[in-house]
Amino acid sequence: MTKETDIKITEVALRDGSHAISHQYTVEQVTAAAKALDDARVPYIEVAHGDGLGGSSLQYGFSKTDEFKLIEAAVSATDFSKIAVLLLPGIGTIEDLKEAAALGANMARVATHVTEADVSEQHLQTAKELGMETVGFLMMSHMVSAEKLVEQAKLMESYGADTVYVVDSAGAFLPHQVKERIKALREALSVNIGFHGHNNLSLAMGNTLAAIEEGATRIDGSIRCLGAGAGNTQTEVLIGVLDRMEIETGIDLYKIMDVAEDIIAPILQKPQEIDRDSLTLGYAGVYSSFLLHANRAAEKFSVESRDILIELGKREIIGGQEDMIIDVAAELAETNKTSV
Ligand SMILES: C[C@H](O)CC(=O)C(=O)O
Ligand SMILES: [Mn+2]
Repeated sequence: MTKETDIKITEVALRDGSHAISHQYTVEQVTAAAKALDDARVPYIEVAHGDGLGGSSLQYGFSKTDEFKLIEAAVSATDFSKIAVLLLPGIGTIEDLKEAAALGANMARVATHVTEADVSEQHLQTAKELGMETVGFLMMSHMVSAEKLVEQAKLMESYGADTVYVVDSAGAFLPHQVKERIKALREALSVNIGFHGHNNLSLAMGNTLAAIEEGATRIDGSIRCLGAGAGNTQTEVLIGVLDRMEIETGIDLYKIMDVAEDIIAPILQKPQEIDRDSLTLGYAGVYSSFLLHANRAAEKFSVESRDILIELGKREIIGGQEDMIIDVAAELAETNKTSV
């Protein structure tokens, strides 16, 4: 079991949760949330468009507020917490990273598809040069074997990642699969190992505990489950559970409960629950951020979201291929027309 004081939580609702509210965060919301999370002593708070720096676009969805304004607001609102930003090479640029660092962001999380770690080299190195703490974030980790994951994680380690994350973007992992992967990484790497789960199969908490048991020390959570799909491991619940397990996170349980109830709940556009569509994400192994895109395409083409998601899973569509959601919806509509 992990050393008692060694679990460091990154709160991702102000980035991953952006997917769930169609990137509509305001400066006021981010300021209030960051201030309260700081007061609860959350070590890291991630702030950005859901798809990371530079994500505001037709492809991924336009942000209501410029993300640099949100980052600036979060930095101003915090004394204790460090502000993290996510960057997907090809969506965000080195210039975006420099701007975030200049505003006071001090952790860079560089995310790639699980087989494409090699595109993170210059971003991780630049982040290091900028004095930022660095994270390599291997998205859709469920799509590869433990051996492949180790190979890709080692690349990120060699580029200067201080931590490498196993990212269950689809919420598709089962606990024994998480254990196998974290153990393999623990044995092969000397940097910190992290875990980022999604709750589409109601396994985010179980998978997170499995990861901790195998030595993961960096854990992501989203308060009130405000993340893509059914959300992430619910931060305030995780703090309660770890407290019961006598694993110290440094976060004040009652304060984080109050942030969830008083500040985050009013931001939700609808309760974060495992409904038919989010369950399908986990079942079919589909990127959680595709959920609202699929809902919109379903409405536009009068087809079922579940059918779109199942087909995206079969075709192994990954982040960056959001345009395929429309293609699949249009094809399903055509098939439905010809079969009546
Ligand atoms: C860009 C994605 O939303 C990153 C993430 O949180 C995931 O893959 O999960
Ligand atoms: Mn996520």
